[in-house]
Amino acid sequence: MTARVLTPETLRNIVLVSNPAITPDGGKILYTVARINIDADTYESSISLLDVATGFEEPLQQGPSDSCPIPAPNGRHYVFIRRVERDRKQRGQPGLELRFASIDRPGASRLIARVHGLVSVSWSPDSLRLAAAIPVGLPDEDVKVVETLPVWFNGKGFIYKTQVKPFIVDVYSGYMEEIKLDDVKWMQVADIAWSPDGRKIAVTVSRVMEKPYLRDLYVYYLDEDRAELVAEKLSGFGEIVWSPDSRYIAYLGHRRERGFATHNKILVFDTEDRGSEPECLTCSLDRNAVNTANSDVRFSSCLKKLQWTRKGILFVASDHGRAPLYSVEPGSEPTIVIDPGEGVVDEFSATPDGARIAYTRMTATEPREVYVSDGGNARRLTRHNDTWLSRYKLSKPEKFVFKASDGVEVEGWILRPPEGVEEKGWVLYIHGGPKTMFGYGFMHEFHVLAGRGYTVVYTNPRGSDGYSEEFADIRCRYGERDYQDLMEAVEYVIERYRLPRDKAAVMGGSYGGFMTNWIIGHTDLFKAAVTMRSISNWISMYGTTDIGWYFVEDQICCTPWRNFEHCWEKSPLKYADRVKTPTLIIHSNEDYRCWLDQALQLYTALKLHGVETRLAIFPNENHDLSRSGKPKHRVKRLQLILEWLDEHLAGKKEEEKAGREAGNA
Ligand SMILES: CSCC[C@H](NC=O)C(=O)N[C@@H](CO)C(=O)O
Repeated sequence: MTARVLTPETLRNIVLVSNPAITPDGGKILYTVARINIDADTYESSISLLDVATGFEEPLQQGPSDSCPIPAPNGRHYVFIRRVERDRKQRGQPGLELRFASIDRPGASRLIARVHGLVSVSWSPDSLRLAAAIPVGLPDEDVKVVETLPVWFNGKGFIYKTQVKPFIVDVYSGYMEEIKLDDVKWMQVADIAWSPDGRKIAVTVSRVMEKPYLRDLYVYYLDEDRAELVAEKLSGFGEIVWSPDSRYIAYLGHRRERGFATHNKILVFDTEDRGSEPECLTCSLDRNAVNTANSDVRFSSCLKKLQWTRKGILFVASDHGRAPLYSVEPGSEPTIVIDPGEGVVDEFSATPDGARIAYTRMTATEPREVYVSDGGNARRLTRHNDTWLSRYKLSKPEKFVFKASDGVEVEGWILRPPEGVEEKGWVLYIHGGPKTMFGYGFMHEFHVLAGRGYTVVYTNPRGSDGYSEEFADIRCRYGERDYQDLMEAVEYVIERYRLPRDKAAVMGGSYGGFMTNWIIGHTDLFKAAVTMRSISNWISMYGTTDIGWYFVEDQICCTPWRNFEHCWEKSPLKYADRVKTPTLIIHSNEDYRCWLDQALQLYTALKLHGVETRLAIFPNENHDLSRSGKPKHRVKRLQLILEWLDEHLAGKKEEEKAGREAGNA
């Protein structure tokens, strides 16, 4: 009997739990429950209310597109987002509704604003108003007449007329007023936070169109209707939280000490001592103070990545494939407050006194569930995925560590096919970023590959997150130490796990797609490759994508006018005439992070050089196809990958050919 294993279609079983928002008294948790409906080709999401003491749960909003509950400080009300379908005639009308509701009245809600998007919201301490960062401005309906940068943005489309502005929204009347920041003509607000004393609103904002990675920190004083600049030219995530005494602001980001390879840190600014240097609370940790574990089973969340409770500032950091929750206070060192074991704390929220924390945790074999922790005592509260998981065979990855040729330790994992599944070969899977990590995030795709008989090997080569800043820094040197680490990992696993040298494939997405393209131009070891949302040419990447012009300059250290030769040296396309590996190219036609031209150039080059190649273009999808694409497209993508591996590693094509020939004879 064949084992019940994960397949492309088992995406439908996964319950996507997100946004665990705890009420200020710690008694209840509001969270989003989403399901993947493959037949209707949609994600259906609703909001649930969990009683922490009893574990009882009741629906608050039935959906089908409700998410992101954010409780008010009074503990009675909350706001949430409802996505509304718009038909062709309604094009241009806002697709999101910001709604206001009472926790004790399931179902009832009041519309307070129709918006095209919502970047951040923060309650006023009296629970009467919200500070909100809202995108405004739409592209032209027909001909696009553009004068700004970027033209488009992945997942958002044409944004050349869109700015993200700060507003105050009255939750009872829906009255909205823009907060005026001095001298800011063009702005993209990254985050907004209302101070606990109610008198100030902090805003982080990009205001240089050509350098949108520069963020300035403003404080707006409500009584005086005046904004003051606190800090300039910061980078990174840009999230902000106030100290409980409303004097300090903790900023999540950095000052580009290592360009975009720099870890996000917690920098604390004193709003009463302007010009003073911020205190860095996580520099000694030398870890990125955000969770960058890869997973393909997440659903959108509106929770902040930082929270300043009376016990300290809470944040998650990436560490060796895990993501523990830490706490830190000015003048002290970070300590772990929730150790997820072989797992990741994905999102969290805490009571203002810091006594109780709600969070989601996932592991490599369990999608997210909601947990609660009271001073070190952690309990799991939901079991949405238990029943279906118990009916399938999932193998557990084994971790390995090897010493690279320069003596540095590199980590990886190997996921074998579940017991009873015939082994057909193996795959080296490379993550994107490069500053993200593999580890203990749930990857449905990996279990699907293993379920089909392919062992999955995944590692964190140089450039990855979860280690020191130096480890993550491969600027100007793409395709060098990172490539060596990967190829040394390959030799290591072939020897240690006796993996067949002649049955290996390589695959990856984004930076992982770049590296896949690079690898097939530098070795013929692999029998097949699958390159997804990939980068093949840094020169065209520079000017066609949402972040291209500054990402390429920072990471590859060239522009089309400076070090042009280096841009080409580092482009996999340069080596396309050497490729022999049969390659499947998967790309989305609205991938504005790595535009479709990257796939087309590679495809044309491989075709013209006689390489067996297949190009799959997914319509109306973006860079996040494998993580949040339309369910039917996600299934199709996985099927295409399995077919390609079956043809090239498991000899399916030869078998079919032989069968046809036998039939003809
Ligand atoms: C100019 S795109 C560079 C690659 C891209 N980096 C940032 O967006 C990337 O690798 N993205 C990763 C991580 O989000 C991916 O998996 O898509």
